[in-house]
Amino acid sequence: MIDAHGNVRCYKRMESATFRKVSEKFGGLSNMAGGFPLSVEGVPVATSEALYQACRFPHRPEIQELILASSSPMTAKMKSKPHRRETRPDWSLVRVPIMKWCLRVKLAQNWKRFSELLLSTGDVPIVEDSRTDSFWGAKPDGGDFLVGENALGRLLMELRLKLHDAPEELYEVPPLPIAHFMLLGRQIGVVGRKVYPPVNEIPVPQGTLFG
Ligand SMILES: Nc1nc(O)c(N)c(N[C@@H]2O[C@H](COP(=O)(O)O)[C@@H](O)[C@H]2O)n1
Repeated sequence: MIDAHGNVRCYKRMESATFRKVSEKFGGLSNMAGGFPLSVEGVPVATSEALYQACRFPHRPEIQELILASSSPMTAKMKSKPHRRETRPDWSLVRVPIMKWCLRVKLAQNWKRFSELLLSTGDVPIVEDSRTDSFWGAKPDGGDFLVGENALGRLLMELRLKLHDAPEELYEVPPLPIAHFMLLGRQIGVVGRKVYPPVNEIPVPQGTLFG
């Protein structure tokens, strides 16, 4: 099934790695999944959903702050809703590259967990199974198929391919070459992997029970 732009795809559910709920086997691929914390320009960001929604409002750091303070990814999406009219004007042009960047940040900063999950999908199509959204996901057709643009699934497949072919090129995430790529008033630069010191090298503050 093809729309005017040739973008609508049709996926056989049984032959795809699908996710709707975050509790499902591939649920971690959803932007709504917890357990993949991020840090951009020193700002902690709980989920890729919060990061994506915050990117709508580079000129409104106070809206970004509200989104980033949300207690859940769905709340982050809901917090952005009343402010949608203030979304950056070029959003329809930049939202896919921004989502791609968010997924790369999620991978770079949660390397083991996210790369293993992504590679565990093998080489079958990755599809966000959505009741409502046939742009980021694909909707059930009432039978064996999911139909939609599946933009999120396609970005995840692209990332999976890159992870196979040149993982080292994914360790760092360059900023997008777009105007006003900002978080809380700071220009977003290169985002690196999170590096945790070995446990026995974590400094113990003096004056604690163990000091
Ligand atoms: N409403 C809703 N519920 C879910 O459970 C979802 N997984 C999604 N999809 C995600 O919403 C994001 C797109 O938001 P915009 O509509 O562009 O503001 C994206 O992360 C989808 O994967 N939505």
